[in-house]
Amino acid sequence: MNSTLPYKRIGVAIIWDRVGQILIDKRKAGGSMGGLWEFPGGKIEAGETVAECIVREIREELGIEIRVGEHLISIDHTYPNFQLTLIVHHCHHISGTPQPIESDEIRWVSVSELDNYRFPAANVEIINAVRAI
Ligand SMILES: Nc1nc2c([nH]c(=O)n2[C@H]2C[C@H](O)[C@@H](COP(=O)(O)OP(=O)(O)OP(=O)(O)O)O2)c(=O)[nH]1
Ligand SMILES: [Mg+2]
Repeated sequence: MNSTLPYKRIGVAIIWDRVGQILIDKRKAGGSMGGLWEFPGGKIEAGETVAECIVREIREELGIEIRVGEHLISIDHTYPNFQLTLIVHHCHHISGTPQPIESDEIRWVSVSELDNYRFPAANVEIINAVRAI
């Protein structure tokens, strides 16, 4: 890790529906990594567990309830201006229709369709891990 760059820990959700599709969202145009697709999630706040963070972020970003399940993978990645750890959990949709509250668009996609979307560089290993399950 490069100690001169800002560092954040991000809780990330692979949200599965009943037919085996995953929820992805398109980051807002104009913002950082604008227009790229991601798995929903966000910064882990002080005093919060990863699971608490994921539940909170998914309520804030999508307005739905989920159950946080097994840990999938954690990725350390250095971008030009910051570094992060993405802590990724399988999650299960419980209730509510997802809304693009903090993104430009959301979609339910099958694992094989992930290839059709552009994700940030840190996501390569996450997508490989999802494909491998
Ligand atoms: N939620 C999520 N974030 C990701 C993924 N891949 C990836 O590089 N990231 C990065 C983008 C952001 O820098 C950070 C997520 O933090 P956040 O959701 O709290 O913050 P944000 O997008 O508002 O970003 P910022 O204001 O801190 O720049 O992790 C991913 O698949 N999902
Ligand atoms: Mg976020």
